[in-house]
Amino acid sequence: MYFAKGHGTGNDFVVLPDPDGGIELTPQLVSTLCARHFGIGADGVLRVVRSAKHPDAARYAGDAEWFMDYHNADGSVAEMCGNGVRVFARYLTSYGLVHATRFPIATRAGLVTVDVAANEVSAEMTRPVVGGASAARLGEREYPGTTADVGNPHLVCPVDDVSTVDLSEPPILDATVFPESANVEFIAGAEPVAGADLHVRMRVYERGSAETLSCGTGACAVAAVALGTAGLDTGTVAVDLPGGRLTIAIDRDRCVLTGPALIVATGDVLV
Ligand SMILES: N[C@@H](CCC[C@H](N)C(=O)O)C(=O)O
Repeated sequence: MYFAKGHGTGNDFVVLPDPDGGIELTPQLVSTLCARHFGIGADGVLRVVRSAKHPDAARYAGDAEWFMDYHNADGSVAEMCGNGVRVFARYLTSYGLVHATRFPIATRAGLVTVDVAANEVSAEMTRPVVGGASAARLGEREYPGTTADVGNPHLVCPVDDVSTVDLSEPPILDATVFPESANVEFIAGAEPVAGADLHVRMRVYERGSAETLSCGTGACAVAAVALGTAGLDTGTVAVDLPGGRLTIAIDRDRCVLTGPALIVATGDVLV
């Protein structure tokens, strides 16, 4: 089976071109492909399938030719992946499946418009919906936070120093607030940088993938919560993750996520 491997700020994906939806992408196949030592290794799988050929996306077929069928490393399906959709766009343009530089992609969270440039890919999504208070427990410690919906669920927890948070085990969440679990971001303020209203550092424990080097939707959730905490309704936030920097611009209705997105290898996997 042909595959490509790509990443966006170190959030890495196996890309599986399957235009007509012929591959039986079971949770077991996904976790085998994503296994770090026994497979290719990745945080998730991006199946490249025509919207018209996938039941979750057929309603978008008139608007977007391609559907990002995203799966977490443990085989679970998620609504949206911000870094994933940027890598997906890079794959489509690099391999001649799309000739435009700005175009829509169908996702389980709706249509996302991407802008593909030489060094960066931007993904334009709807503005995150910031919710109420909740908390995450790690060992004996409880981390208060704020919920945010970016198509997928997030909890954003401010801390003094992100480097001291132990993410070796999954955070325990309130199942009444997050019946489908959530991605948990830990953030701390950072020194001002040019071109951004706010600058934060972030680490993330992703639902279905454990700690990752970056999470695009997580960075959008963080930007929306951080702007709200600063008393701003709109603005630009630079988010530094272990895998690099993402920049998020939030206006009245939109959230634009920008950062590097690369295809680094192609090959055949024998499964
Ligand atoms: N890494 C992604 C988010 C992937 C989905 C997430 N783990 C979930 O289950 O919601 C991103 O860049 O947004």
